[in-house]
Amino acid sequence: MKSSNITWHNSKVTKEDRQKQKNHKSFVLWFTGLSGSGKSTVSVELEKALYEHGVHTYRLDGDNVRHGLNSNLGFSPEDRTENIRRVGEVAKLMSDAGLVTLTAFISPYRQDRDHVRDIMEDGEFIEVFVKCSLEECESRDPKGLYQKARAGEIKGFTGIDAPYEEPEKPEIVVETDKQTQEESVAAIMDYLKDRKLI
Ligand SMILES: Nc1ncnc2c1ncn2[C@@H]1O[C@H](COP(=O)(O)OS(=O)(=O)O)[C@@H](OP(=O)(O)O)[C@H]1O
Ligand SMILES: Nc1ncnc2c1ncn2[C@@H]1O[C@H](COP(=O)(O)OP(=O)(O)O)[C@@H](O)[C@H]1O
Repeated sequence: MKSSNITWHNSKVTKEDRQKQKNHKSFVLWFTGLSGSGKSTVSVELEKALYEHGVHTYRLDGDNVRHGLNSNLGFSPEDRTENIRRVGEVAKLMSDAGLVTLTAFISPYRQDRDHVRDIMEDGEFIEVFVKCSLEECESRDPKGLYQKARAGEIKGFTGIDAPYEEPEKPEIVVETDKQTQEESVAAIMDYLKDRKLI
């Protein structure tokens, strides 16, 4: 419910102050892709590389956030949209706090991802498409969920009987069925260094 009876309070320490203190910009690396594509694997390794580079990070992962903040949400289209809306708002707060946030959610709907892009400041939303064929994701099946979905034990599983809308203009594409996880991490680090974001 929206209320007009609330007032915005500014802090005396600004986002720019926090960025200056940390010695780098803040932004969100938004990983999107099918289940099993490698969002968690690549974002975990990238966070380690960023940490070792002196960058202040935080990682939000679908499985983890769905245990806490979003434990009341399922996988209907409406719940997925709400999941991504909340994560987008949290990522925005983290950006305001001066952090580099890595998010790893399927985020299957283009409109939901674009909404997050819209609420962030220009250039602060970096979409990372973790591209991997459904066949490869299904053969990896790290959690056995594709098998369950094929057996009809899970309904509305992304890629099987629920949609995944590929990004049209992602800032970065990593192809995990063609490149190693080390190559994916190196490609993202290069992208960030080339643009002087880190
Ligand atoms: N129906 C259905 N469809 C897709 N995925 C399912 C489903 N049910 C459970 N899971 C497990 O939940 C993880 C995806 O959660 P997300 O929060 O990333 O999904 S979404 O962005 O809201 O679509 C996903 O994890 P990842 O494999 O890390 O992507 C699955 O482990
Ligand atoms: N090149 C690669 N890049 C990323 N993951 C890979 C690659 N090759 C194999 N894998 C494996 O694929 C699986 C991806 O699972 P995960 O990272 O949980 O994906 P997601 O978070 O997208 O569901 C892991 O078991 C990982 O070891």
